[in-house]
Parts: sequence; C-alpha cells; structure tokens
Amino acid sequence: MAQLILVRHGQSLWNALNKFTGWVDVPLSERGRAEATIASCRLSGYRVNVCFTSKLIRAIETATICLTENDDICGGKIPIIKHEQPDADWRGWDSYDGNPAEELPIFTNAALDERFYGELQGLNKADTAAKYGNEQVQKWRRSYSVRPPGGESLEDTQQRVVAYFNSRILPHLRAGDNVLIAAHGNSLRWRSLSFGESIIMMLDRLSPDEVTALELATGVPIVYELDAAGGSIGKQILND
Ligand SMILES: O=C(O)[C@@H](CO)OP(=O)(O)O
Repeated sequence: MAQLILVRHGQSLWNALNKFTGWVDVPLSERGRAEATIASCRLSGYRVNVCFTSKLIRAIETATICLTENDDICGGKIPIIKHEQPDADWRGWDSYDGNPAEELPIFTNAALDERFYGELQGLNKADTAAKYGNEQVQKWRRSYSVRPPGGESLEDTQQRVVAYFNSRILPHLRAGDNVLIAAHGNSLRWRSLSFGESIIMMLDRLSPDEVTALELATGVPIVYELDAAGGSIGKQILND
C-alpha cells in the first residue's frame, strides 16, 4: 500500500494580487512560503520516497519547503531536483546519475503545470469579470470544456496530467513508493485517474459539475491511501 500526497502550491505573489497566472512563472509570496512550512509540519510522521512537481517555481518552492523543513519526510535523504525537460541550451549542467540510498528525487515536468490561461494571463480576475461579465469569466475559469481565449480548457489540462500520471507516477505507486505531487489548482483538479486501459482508480467519485466546483486551498496536503491496484481506500485532508 502506498500513499499519494497532493499539495497545491502556497499562495503566489499573483494569487495575492488576484491575477490570472497560468504558465507565468511567479514565485511564492511570504504567506505562500509560510503555508508550505505549515504543510511540512502537517506532514510530520509521513514519509515520501519520490516527488513530482510542475516546472513552475511556485510548485518547486512548495515541494522543496515541504521536504526540507521537516527532516522525517525524506527519511534523512537529500532532495535533489531533476529536470525531466532540460532547456534548449542545456549542456548537461545538472547531469548526475544520483544515489537512491542517499537522495530523494524531485522530478519537474511541464505536464503538471497550471492550466495555460492564454490571453487572460496577467489580467486581474475582478477587472476581467467587470469587463466580460461574471458568467463568462466563470465559464473560462471553471467549465470543463470551454477554453479561455488562446488557452487550455480544464479537460485539455486534465488529459496531459493524467497521461503523465499514468506513465511516470503510477508505476512508483504500484511499486509501493509514497509519492508527493506539488502542483496547481487546475492540474490537481482531477476527475478520475485511469490505470492502463481501464479506469479503475477513481480517487474521488466526482461528477463533471462537482469537479469544476472543487476549490483546492493553497498549501493544504491531501493524502490518499492506495491499495495494491492503485485504488483509493482512504483520504485525509491535512488542514488543522
Ligand atoms: O490564475 C491561475 O493560474 C489559476 C490559479 O490561481 O486561477 P483559477 O483559480 O482561475 O484557475
């Protein structure tokens, strides 16, 4: 049995300003870093074997704070960030095979990035609602299939997240590793997770309406207990 821990990044500087952020790489605010520290405390007693984050700094910061402010979580290992998608001018600068006995990998991949908000990125959410109407903005933000102008729908986001989850993360869970994923509101707002050809892993049995209404708090870990097949047999939200 393995544990899957999901955490939405702590508050970013643009969350604080109520701006559409998407793929814009905005760091955590002071409050966001404090939220990640609190998440780390709430995870005391839990043990993580491998971590996955998006490529965005707010998720990476959250993961590193969670894993370094509480020694127990890594079981004494050193977390090492491993970029799965090096930049075009990468010259092997972070090349290192690693030592699994001493190090805990934090894999970063754009597949876990926030939903791409296209032309809305950088705009204030309240100003945008005043300009286009609440209903339209709510559709862009929370409907399942509607894309914001030039951006991704929740469905588009979910497809890339689930494909990555199945190929990279699920094998770790099946092998019994406890996994921490630090990512984003829309990349964690999964309706279901498929396992191979069939959907056998319904972490939360949510309808499309329920999934779009789901709001994840920043910096609050959600722990799923999984059975050997990867099905959810328990869920705990660590918010107190
Ligand atoms: O701006 C964003 O990237 C996201 C998360 O903060 O916003 P929303 O809540 O509208 O999905």
